[in-house]
Amino acid sequence: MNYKRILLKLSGESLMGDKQYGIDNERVRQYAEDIRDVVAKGIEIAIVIGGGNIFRGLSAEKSGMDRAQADYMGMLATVINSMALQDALEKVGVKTRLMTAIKMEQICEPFIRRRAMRHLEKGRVVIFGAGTGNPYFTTDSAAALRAIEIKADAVMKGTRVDGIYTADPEKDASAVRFDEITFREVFAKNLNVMDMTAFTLCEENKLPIIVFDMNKQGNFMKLASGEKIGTLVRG
Ligand SMILES: Nc1ncnc2c1ncn2[C@@H]1O[C@H](COP(=O)(O)OP(=O)(O)OP(=O)(O)O)[C@@H](O)[C@H]1O
Ligand SMILES: O=c1ccn([C@@H]2O[C@H](COP(=O)(O)O)[C@@H](O)[C@H]2O)c(=O)[nH]1
Repeated sequence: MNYKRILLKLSGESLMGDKQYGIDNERVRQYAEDIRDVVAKGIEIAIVIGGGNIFRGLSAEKSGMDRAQADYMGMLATVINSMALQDALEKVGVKTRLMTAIKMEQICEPFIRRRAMRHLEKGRVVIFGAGTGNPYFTTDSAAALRAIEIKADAVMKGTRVDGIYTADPEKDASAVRFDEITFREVFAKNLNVMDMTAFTLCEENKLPIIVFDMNKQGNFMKLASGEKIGTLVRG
Protein backbone atom coordinates (compact mmCIF):
# COMPACT_ATOMS: atom_id res chain seq x y z
CA MET A 1 0.00 0.00 0.00
CA ASN A 2 1.25 3.49 -0.94
CA TYR A 3 0.02 5.78 1.81
CA LYS A 4 -0.49 9.45 0.96
CA ARG A 5 -2.35 10.57 4.06
CA ILE A 6 -2.36 8.79 7.43
CA LEU A 7 -4.35 9.38 10.60
CA LEU A 8 -2.09 8.33 13.46
CA LYS A 9 -3.87 7.60 16.75
CA LEU A 10 -1.53 7.72 19.71
CA SER A 11 -2.36 6.34 23.11
CA GLY A 12 -2.31 8.83 25.95
CA GLU A 13 -1.38 6.09 28.36
CA SER A 14 1.71 5.23 26.33
CA LEU A 15 2.96 8.80 26.76
CA MET A 16 3.63 7.97 30.44
CA GLY A 17 6.55 5.72 29.51
CA ASP A 18 7.61 4.07 32.78
CA LYS A 19 5.99 6.78 34.90
CA GLN A 20 2.75 6.31 36.84
CA TYR A 21 1.13 9.50 35.56
CA GLY A 22 1.77 12.36 33.14
CA ILE A 23 4.19 12.70 30.28
CA ASP A 24 7.57 11.07 29.77
CA ASN A 25 9.72 13.49 27.72
CA GLU A 26 11.82 10.70 26.27
CA ARG A 27 8.75 8.90 24.91
CA VAL A 28 7.35 12.09 23.36
CA ARG A 29 10.73 12.79 21.76
CA GLN A 30 10.82 9.28 20.26
CA TYR A 31 7.33 9.71 18.81
CA ALA A 32 8.29 13.11 17.38
CA GLU A 33 11.38 11.67 15.67
CA ASP A 34 9.42 8.78 14.21
CA ILE A 35 6.78 11.15 12.86
CA ARG A 36 9.44 13.51 11.46
CA ASP A 37 10.98 10.64 9.46
CA VAL A 38 7.65 9.70 7.90
CA VAL A 39 6.80 13.33 7.07
CA ALA A 40 10.21 13.57 5.34
CA LYS A 41 9.02 10.88 2.91
CA GLY A 42 6.26 13.24 1.76
CA ILE A 43 3.45 11.42 3.58
CA GLU A 44 0.79 13.64 5.13
CA ILE A 45 0.09 12.96 8.79
CA ALA A 46 -2.77 13.94 11.04
CA ILE A 47 -2.70 12.89 14.69
CA VAL A 48 -5.24 12.23 17.42
CA ILE A 49 -3.86 11.59 20.87
CA GLY A 50 -5.66 10.10 23.88
CA GLY A 51 -5.76 11.43 27.42
CA GLY A 52 -5.58 8.26 29.53
CA ASN A 53 -2.27 9.27 31.15
CA ILE A 54 -4.01 12.25 32.74
CA PHE A 55 -7.78 11.81 33.00
CA ARG A 56 -10.52 9.45 31.86
CA GLY A 57 -14.19 10.35 32.14
CA LEU A 58 -15.35 6.81 32.79
CA SER A 59 -12.97 6.30 35.72
CA ALA A 60 -13.99 9.64 37.27
CA GLU A 61 -17.66 8.69 36.94
CA LYS A 62 -16.94 5.53 38.94
CA SER A 63 -15.62 7.78 41.73
CA GLY A 64 -18.87 9.74 41.75
CA MET A 65 -18.35 12.55 39.26
CA ASP A 66 -20.95 13.57 36.70
CA ARG A 67 -20.03 11.74 33.48
CA ALA A 68 -20.37 14.62 31.03
CA GLN A 69 -18.38 16.95 33.29
CA ALA A 70 -15.67 14.29 33.63
CA ASP A 71 -15.60 13.68 29.88
CA TYR A 72 -14.98 17.37 29.20
CA MET A 73 -12.07 17.14 31.64
CA GLY A 74 -10.81 14.13 29.67
CA MET A 75 -11.02 16.14 26.45
CA LEU A 76 -8.92 18.88 28.05
CA ALA A 77 -6.36 16.22 29.01
CA THR A 78 -6.00 15.33 25.32
CA VAL A 79 -5.20 18.99 24.59
CA ILE A 80 -2.36 18.91 27.13
CA ASN A 81 -0.92 15.82 25.41
CA SER A 82 -1.44 17.41 21.99
CA MET A 83 0.50 20.50 23.08
CA ALA A 84 3.35 18.37 24.44
CA LEU A 85 3.56 16.50 21.15
CA GLN A 86 3.35 19.72 19.15
CA ASP A 87 6.26 21.13 21.12
CA ALA A 88 8.35 17.98 20.59
CA LEU A 89 7.57 17.94 16.86
CA GLU A 90 8.56 21.55 16.40
CA LYS A 91 11.80 20.89 18.32
CA VAL A 92 12.78 18.29 15.72
CA GLY A 93 11.91 20.65 12.86
CA VAL A 94 8.40 19.51 11.93
CA LYS A 95 5.84 22.17 11.05
CA THR A 96 2.59 21.62 12.91
CA ARG A 97 -0.86 22.97 13.57
CA LEU A 98 -3.02 22.09 16.55
CA MET A 99 -6.77 22.21 15.94
CA THR A 100 -9.27 21.50 18.67
CA ALA A 101 -12.91 20.45 18.72
CA ILE A 102 -13.44 22.83 21.67
CA LYS A 103 -12.42 26.42 20.93
CA MET A 104 -9.27 27.62 22.72
CA GLU A 105 -8.26 30.49 20.54
CA GLN A 106 -5.29 31.62 22.63
CA ILE A 107 -3.47 28.34 22.06
CA CYS A 108 -4.74 26.70 18.87
CA GLU A 109 -7.05 26.86 15.87
CA PRO A 110 -10.61 25.59 15.96
CA PHE A 111 -11.20 22.45 13.91
CA ILE A 112 -12.27 23.44 10.40
CA ARG A 113 -12.18 20.47 8.06
CA ARG A 114 -11.18 22.25 4.87
CA ARG A 115 -8.52 24.22 6.67
CA ALA A 116 -7.11 21.04 8.19
CA MET A 117 -6.85 19.51 4.74
CA ARG A 118 -5.06 22.59 3.44
CA HIS A 119 -2.51 22.38 6.25
CA LEU A 120 -1.88 18.74 5.37
CA GLU A 121 -1.42 19.58 1.68
CA LYS A 122 1.22 22.11 2.72
CA GLY A 123 3.13 19.36 4.57
CA ARG A 124 2.18 20.40 8.10
CA VAL A 125 1.39 17.78 10.68
CA VAL A 126 -2.09 18.48 12.02
CA ILE A 127 -2.89 17.43 15.58
CA PHE A 128 -6.57 17.16 16.43
CA GLY A 129 -7.15 17.87 20.12
CA ALA A 130 -10.19 17.60 22.41
CA GLY A 131 -11.49 14.43 20.76
CA THR A 132 -14.83 14.84 19.01
CA GLY A 133 -15.80 17.72 21.33
CA ASN A 134 -18.64 15.58 22.71
CA PRO A 135 -18.89 13.64 25.96
CA TYR A 136 -19.60 9.89 25.88
CA PHE A 137 -17.07 9.42 23.09
CA THR A 138 -13.38 8.48 23.08
CA THR A 139 -10.35 9.56 21.10
CA ASP A 140 -10.51 6.28 19.15
CA SER A 141 -13.86 7.48 17.77
CA ALA A 142 -12.38 10.94 17.19
CA ALA A 143 -9.55 9.33 15.22
CA ALA A 144 -11.98 7.36 13.05
CA LEU A 145 -14.20 10.41 12.50
CA ARG A 146 -11.39 12.79 11.58
CA ALA A 147 -9.74 10.17 9.34
CA ILE A 148 -12.96 9.83 7.36
CA GLU A 149 -13.47 13.60 7.18
CA ILE A 150 -9.97 14.31 5.86
CA LYS A 151 -10.04 11.28 3.55
CA ALA A 152 -7.07 9.53 5.10
CA ASP A 153 -5.96 6.21 3.59
CA ALA A 154 -5.88 4.46 6.96
CA VAL A 155 -6.08 4.84 10.72
CA MET A 156 -2.85 3.64 12.32
CA LYS A 157 -3.32 3.02 16.00
CA GLY A 158 0.11 3.26 17.59
CA THR A 159 -0.05 1.72 21.01
CA ARG A 160 1.93 -0.39 23.48
CA VAL A 161 0.77 -3.76 22.14
CA ASP A 162 2.03 -5.01 18.77
CA GLY A 163 -1.38 -5.83 17.30
CA ILE A 164 -4.77 -7.34 18.01
CA TYR A 165 -4.82 -10.58 19.96
CA THR A 166 -7.42 -13.27 20.59
CA ALA A 167 -7.69 -11.74 24.11
CA ASP A 168 -6.08 -8.81 25.93
CA PRO A 169 -2.38 -9.82 25.88
CA GLU A 170 -1.75 -7.80 29.05
CA LYS A 171 -4.17 -10.08 30.90
CA ASP A 172 -3.91 -13.40 29.03
CA ALA A 173 -0.40 -14.71 28.27
CA SER A 174 -1.79 -17.40 25.96
CA ALA A 175 -3.41 -14.83 23.61
CA VAL A 176 -2.37 -15.13 19.96
CA ARG A 177 -1.86 -12.19 17.58
CA PHE A 178 -3.73 -11.77 14.29
CA ASP A 179 -1.84 -10.52 11.20
CA GLU A 180 -5.17 -9.61 9.62
CA ILE A 181 -8.76 -9.65 10.80
CA THR A 182 -12.12 -8.45 9.45
CA PHE A 183 -14.35 -5.92 11.19
CA ARG A 184 -17.01 -8.64 11.50
CA GLU A 185 -14.57 -10.89 13.39
CA VAL A 186 -13.61 -8.02 15.70
CA PHE A 187 -17.31 -7.53 16.58
CA ALA A 188 -18.04 -11.26 16.89
CA LYS A 189 -15.03 -11.86 19.16
CA ASN A 190 -15.58 -8.59 21.07
CA LEU A 191 -11.90 -7.55 20.80
CA ASN A 192 -11.51 -4.42 22.88
CA VAL A 193 -8.29 -2.93 21.58
CA MET A 194 -10.31 0.01 20.21
CA ASP A 195 -13.84 1.08 21.00
CA MET A 196 -16.67 -0.37 18.94
CA THR A 197 -17.93 3.03 17.72
CA ALA A 198 -14.54 3.59 16.08
CA PHE A 199 -14.57 0.15 14.47
CA THR A 200 -18.13 0.71 13.20
CA LEU A 201 -17.31 4.11 11.67
CA CYS A 202 -14.29 2.66 9.89
CA GLU A 203 -16.18 -0.39 8.65
CA GLU A 204 -19.05 1.70 7.25
CA ASN A 205 -16.62 4.01 5.48
CA LYS A 206 -14.29 1.28 4.25
CA LEU A 207 -11.34 2.67 6.13
CA PRO A 208 -8.67 0.15 7.18
CA ILE A 209 -7.20 0.23 10.68
CA ILE A 210 -3.76 -1.00 11.58
CA VAL A 211 -2.86 -1.59 15.22
CA PHE A 212 0.89 -1.58 15.89
CA ASP A 213 3.53 -1.02 18.57
CA MET A 214 4.50 2.67 18.41
CA ASN A 215 6.90 2.36 21.32
CA LYS A 216 9.47 0.57 19.18
CA GLN A 217 11.43 3.25 17.32
CA GLY A 218 11.23 2.87 13.54
CA ASN A 219 7.97 0.88 13.53
CA PHE A 220 5.88 3.78 12.26
CA MET A 221 8.27 4.23 9.33
CA LYS A 222 8.08 0.52 8.50
CA LEU A 223 4.31 0.63 8.47
CA ALA A 224 4.08 3.88 6.51
CA SER A 225 6.47 2.39 3.93
CA GLY A 226 4.09 -0.51 3.34
CA GLU A 227 5.77 -3.16 5.50
CA LYS A 228 3.34 -5.59 7.11
CA ILE A 229 3.62 -5.14 10.85
CA GLY A 230 0.91 -5.15 13.53
CA THR A 231 -2.64 -6.23 12.72
CA LEU A 232 -4.64 -4.99 9.74
CA VAL A 233 -8.41 -4.68 10.25
CA ARG A 234 -10.32 -4.61 6.96
CA GLY A 235 -13.82 -5.10 5.56
N1 LIG B 1 -7.78 -8.27 21.94
C1 LIG B 1 -6.87 -7.36 22.25
N2 LIG B 1 -5.73 -7.26 21.51
C2 LIG B 1 -4.80 -6.31 21.79
N3 LIG B 1 -4.92 -5.42 22.81
C3 LIG B 1 -6.03 -5.47 23.57
C4 LIG B 1 -7.07 -6.42 23.32
N4 LIG B 1 -8.06 -6.23 24.23
C5 LIG B 1 -7.68 -5.18 24.99
N5 LIG B 1 -6.45 -4.71 24.61
C6 LIG B 1 -5.76 -3.58 25.26
O1 LIG B 1 -5.93 -2.42 24.44
C7 LIG B 1 -4.94 -1.47 24.82
C8 LIG B 1 -4.44 -0.73 23.61
O2 LIG B 1 -5.02 0.48 23.50
P1 LIG B 1 -4.44 1.89 24.02
O3 LIG B 1 -3.01 1.84 24.39
O4 LIG B 1 -4.87 2.85 23.01
O5 LIG B 1 -5.23 2.05 25.35
P2 LIG B 1 -6.18 3.20 25.69
O6 LIG B 1 -6.49 2.90 27.10
O7 LIG B 1 -7.29 3.25 24.71
O8 LIG B 1 -5.22 4.47 25.58
P3 LIG B 1 -5.65 5.99 25.72
O9 LIG B 1 -7.07 6.04 26.13
O10 LIG B 1 -4.76 6.54 26.74
O11 LIG B 1 -5.45 6.57 24.37
C9 LIG B 1 -3.79 -2.23 25.46
O12 LIG B 1 -3.67 -1.80 26.78
C10 LIG B 1 -4.25 -3.69 25.41
O13 LIG B 1 -3.89 -4.36 26.57
O1 LIG C 1 -14.59 12.65 21.83
C1 LIG C 1 -14.20 12.47 23.00
C2 LIG C 1 -12.89 12.08 23.32
C3 LIG C 1 -12.52 11.93 24.63
N1 LIG C 1 -13.41 12.15 25.64
C4 LIG C 1 -12.96 12.07 27.06
O2 LIG C 1 -11.54 12.17 27.14
C5 LIG C 1 -10.99 11.05 27.84
C6 LIG C 1 -9.63 10.72 27.29
O3 LIG C 1 -9.76 10.10 26.00
P1 LIG C 1 -9.30 8.59 25.77
O4 LIG C 1 -9.81 8.22 24.42
O5 LIG C 1 -9.90 7.73 26.85
O6 LIG C 1 -7.82 8.59 25.83
C7 LIG C 1 -12.05 9.96 27.68
O7 LIG C 1 -11.94 9.03 28.72
C8 LIG C 1 -13.33 10.78 27.76
O8 LIG C 1 -13.58 11.08 29.10
C9 LIG C 1 -14.70 12.49 25.33
O9 LIG C 1 -15.54 12.67 26.22
N2 LIG C 1 -15.07 12.66 24.02
